[in-house]
Amino acid sequence: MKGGLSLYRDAARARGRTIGLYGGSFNPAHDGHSHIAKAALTRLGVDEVWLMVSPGNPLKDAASDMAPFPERLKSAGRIARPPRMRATDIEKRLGTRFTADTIEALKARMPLTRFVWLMGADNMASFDRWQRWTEIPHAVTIAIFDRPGYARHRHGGRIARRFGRFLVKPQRLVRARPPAWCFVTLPRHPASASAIRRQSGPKWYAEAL
Ligand SMILES: Nc1ncnc2c1ncn2[C@@H]1O[C@H](COP(=O)(O)OP(=O)(O)OP(=O)(O)O)[C@@H](O)[C@H]1O
Ligand SMILES: O=C(O)c1ccc[n+]([C@@H]2O[C@H](COP(=O)([O-])O)[C@@H](O)[C@H]2O)c1
Repeated sequence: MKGGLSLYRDAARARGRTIGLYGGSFNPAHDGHSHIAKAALTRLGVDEVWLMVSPGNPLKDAASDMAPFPERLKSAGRIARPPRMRATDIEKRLGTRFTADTIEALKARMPLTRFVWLMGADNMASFDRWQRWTEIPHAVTIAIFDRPGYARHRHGGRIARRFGRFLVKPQRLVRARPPAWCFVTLPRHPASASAIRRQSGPKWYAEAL
């Protein structure tokens, strides 16, 4: 089984807890990610946030400016604030790339853990292009965080239309059962990885601390 031993340790650690699963490319990680991870801890009340570095976003071109996985994992590690916020390569160890598969695999291996999927409002806009997207809200609760340029998606997008009746207040999400989702309104953070790459170039990691 892929990543057996470490997964066993992760499962023991997460047992009985609510984990905010914050999937991302982290190419690189930035203050906008910290802002969302902290809000998940304080506004939603999850026990931990896992900055889950994607082996490769299925919607982002593998041949483009995606930095190597170890550099992105290191970058996420630099913004993580343990013990309640940590960077993880668990998706790579599971051998999954599509979120629906990852969540299925995590739930199977960690049946005593609750997972809340965390994402920015930009991903709300493209969520209906994710593989098996309609199954994801039935598998985990979802928190969507406001992001500059995407506030209008609070009331739009296919996820909002299809799952509108399952919208709850952020403070109710961790106790809700799927399907349930919330939109977290918070001061919007302007950081974006593409802006950093535009400034530092695709080899941003060459200058990292
Ligand atoms: N400033 C931000 N405010 C809210 N959500 C954010 C912000 N930055 C990133 N996110 C969210 O964090 C997750 C991971 O994002 P990602 O690592 O792709 O960073 P990004 O800045 O969106 O990257 P890129 O600009 O390359 O698309 C996604 O769900 C994204 O919506
Ligand atoms: O499952 C999919 O089809 C899918 C499509 C696009 C993005 N995702 C996931 O969404 C998360 C955020 O991706 P990104 O690149 O916007 O940081 C990351 O965990 C990706 O694996 C998942």
